[in-house]
Amino acid sequence: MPDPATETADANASRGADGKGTTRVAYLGPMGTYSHQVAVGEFGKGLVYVGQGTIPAVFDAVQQGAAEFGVVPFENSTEGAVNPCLDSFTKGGVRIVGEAYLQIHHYLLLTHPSTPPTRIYSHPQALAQCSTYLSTHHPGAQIIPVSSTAAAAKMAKDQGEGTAAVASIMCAEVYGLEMGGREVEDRRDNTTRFFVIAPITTGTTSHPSSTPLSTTTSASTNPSKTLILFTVPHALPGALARALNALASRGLNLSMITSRPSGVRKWHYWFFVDVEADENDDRVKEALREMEGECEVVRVLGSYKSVR
Ligand SMILES: O=C(O)C(=O)C[C@]1(C(=O)O)C=C[C@@H](O)C=C1
Repeated sequence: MPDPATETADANASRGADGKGTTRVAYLGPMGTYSHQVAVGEFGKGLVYVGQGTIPAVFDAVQQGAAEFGVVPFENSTEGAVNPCLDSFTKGGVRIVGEAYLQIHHYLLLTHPSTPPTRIYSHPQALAQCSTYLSTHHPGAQIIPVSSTAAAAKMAKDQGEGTAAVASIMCAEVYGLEMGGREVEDRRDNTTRFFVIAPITTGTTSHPSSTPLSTTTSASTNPSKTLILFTVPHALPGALARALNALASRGLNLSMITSRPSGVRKWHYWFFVDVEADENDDRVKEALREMEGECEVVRVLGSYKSVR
């Protein structure tokens, strides 16, 4: 049976009778997604977990006050950026207050163990993380991307014989599916990095995590990281180098850089950089002031304790 800590509610879950309300955590649903498991690992029991249909809907729930926190997948060690998450961050309205890592082991879950699947459902990131396994073991099956791994498990269960899902082991139990393949990810070290988000307006700087899922050390003693989002005028030679040099010249180390098309015009990008320092560090403040002179837009998405 599912753990009660994983109990879900819809996005309109009402506030508690004490006037303050029960803390609500939005995640990509339904029950049993990796996002759900990270949310429960981060926040524990006694909260209301509100499953959303898409990653942008998790951002909307947090921004519009339907949840106090959200948990979103940002990047995967095998497949890279989770683009709907990056795109949602560019729209603003939320702040990063924590990070978490989950080693992802996928399972091929079947409705009828003796019937080879002709249709295999999963989230596009999960399908990509298992692409070698799928093309080797099920070359003739139709591979169908859906909104989440748990939605795939539910679909397979509903559709019956000939269907399968790539999903977590938890989904086998929650949706009553049989094991067709264990740890079918292409890389054993397959890991997804998640962010905990909160509305900008709360001024929240940390989340009430008791035991971070991904580490045995206390997050509160770990160094901070800051995720910065910016665009540069690409027509000017060296604009990106100058923006990054504002950080490098102050001895600030970058642990990640990635980009997304901005949608403003062709070949114009948002850049995301993780800086190994807190936004209240004087060097970060000075670097941001210098970047404002070099960048079209520069925004801090949040500072959070590094748990890697
Ligand atoms: O569908 C899920 O279970 C999710 O939580 C989404 C998601 C993703 O978007 O990356 C999260 C972790 C895994 O990398 C695969 C899928």
